[in-house]
Amino acid sequence: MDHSARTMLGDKASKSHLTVNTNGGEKPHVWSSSEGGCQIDIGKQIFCNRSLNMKNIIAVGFDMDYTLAQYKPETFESLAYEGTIRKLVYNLGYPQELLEWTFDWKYMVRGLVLDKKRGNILKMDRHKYVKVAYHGFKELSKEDKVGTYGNTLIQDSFDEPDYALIDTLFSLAEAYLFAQLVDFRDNNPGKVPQGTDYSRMYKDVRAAVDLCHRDGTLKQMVAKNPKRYINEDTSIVPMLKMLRASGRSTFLVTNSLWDYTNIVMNFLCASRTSDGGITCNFDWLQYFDVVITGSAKPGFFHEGKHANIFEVETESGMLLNTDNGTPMPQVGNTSPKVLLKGLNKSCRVFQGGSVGHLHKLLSIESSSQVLYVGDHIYGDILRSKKVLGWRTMLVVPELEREVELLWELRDMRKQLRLLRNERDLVEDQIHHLKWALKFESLRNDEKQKMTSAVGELESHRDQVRLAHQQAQWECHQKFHKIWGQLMKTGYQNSHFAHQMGLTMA
Ligand SMILES: Nc1nc2c(ncn2[C@@H]2O[C@H](COP(=O)(O)O)[C@@H](O)[C@H]2O)c(=O)[nH]1
Ligand SMILES: [Mg+2]
Repeated sequence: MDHSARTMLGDKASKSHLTVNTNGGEKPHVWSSSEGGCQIDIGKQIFCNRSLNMKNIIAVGFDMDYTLAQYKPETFESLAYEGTIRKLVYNLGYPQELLEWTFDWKYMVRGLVLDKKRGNILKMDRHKYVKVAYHGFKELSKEDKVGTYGNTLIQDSFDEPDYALIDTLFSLAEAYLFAQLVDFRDNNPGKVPQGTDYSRMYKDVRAAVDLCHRDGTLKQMVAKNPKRYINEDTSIVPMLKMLRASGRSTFLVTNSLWDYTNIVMNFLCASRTSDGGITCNFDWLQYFDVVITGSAKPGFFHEGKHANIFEVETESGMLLNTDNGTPMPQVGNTSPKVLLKGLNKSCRVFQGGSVGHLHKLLSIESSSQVLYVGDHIYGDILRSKKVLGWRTMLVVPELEREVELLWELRDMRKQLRLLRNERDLVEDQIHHLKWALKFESLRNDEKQKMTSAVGELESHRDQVRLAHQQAQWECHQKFHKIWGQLMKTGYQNSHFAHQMGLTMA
């Protein structure tokens, strides 16, 4: 997991170990590098805000896309961007000049919110206070921002249908395209199809992106050359082997269908030939007990959901009916082979179904025995954790760089803390003096002295406040020139960090 789960699971999962002391208590976890010692880059170290006793976990499951398979945004998201533009032009009547547009894959980040009606892109803090707002690519003035999003009696929920949350890495291209179209419409009102307002443009972009995922635009290209679009990660197989060697079951639950899943997993798990080529086979299945494709998460996590589960015939991709996961003979075909074929395999592959089927297939008695690793707060984590009670792990690949930067900027951040403390101290002094002036019986000369001290302190406070704001913004810009730090918005946790926190509480 060169770019993702490694952040959560450790660089060389296979080399990790948990030391247990003689009286049964656990010593701190020690994760060592392959060279021995503890020379692990800061971005790859493990930080924990909630501990999990792995003793109770008997099955560990993974999502595939953007969890085990880390796509390269510069190629994969560009592919989505270009495919979407072609659909806008050729299917939905947008002007040909869109075909000349280019994509800055670093511009958009997760956690942003699109205001579909107004054509704005927002970054909010944990209290849903809008801290950064752009109209297309133009920053809103403070007055416009406060006028639109502040000072409302009833707080906006910033939810669908008027807003869209950019909560998966799959959405970066569509957010960028939305901003481009907003700018384009503002500057060329006559050029977009008649009656196309910002909301309509969002809807068109969404529909076009959706189609790219469904009609093979993206998947055919990835299948032709997975290396161009997916990061190779040689630590996945050792990690899966380690989990299986510990006696745990492993499973995959992905919304991708079997044909694509097989290509991606084969790329990630297959052994390389000496020229770097990949032998295409089904060997990767040996690392899993159950694979569920086309799972339709988050619906999959509804325990009571009645969903047909089909067994996938791996060679042909054919779907076979099952009786809740148990192989069924085809009518007219009494060959016992068909019946037993599925049962004899070490890994069984399915399409559809629901969590109840999975529990049965893995003989799970309590949902707290399952740990699931995914990248999508809503699709993978929220329901599986909150409703079902699975233990969950969220993969946030962006944290690798964020943690590195936090370390590199430690002096700057210390300076920030000092400035903030100074500001708080001065504000405190002002408050005390004002209190004394209002409620204490003072001589005139004392009053005068205090009043002028208040004036001096207030001007000092304003200077410190300005210096603090300036330093804070400079610090944020080191993370991202427009949106700042992923996990923070100003001094507060960002909306995204808050959502992440909810999935861990
Ligand atoms: N039809 C759509 N499919 C989408 C969209 N965004 C992503 N995807 C597909 O979902 C799965 C994710 O798989 P998982 O392993 O993370 O469960 C993958 O096949 C994507 O192509 C979309 O907007 N529309
Ligand atoms: Mg995923």
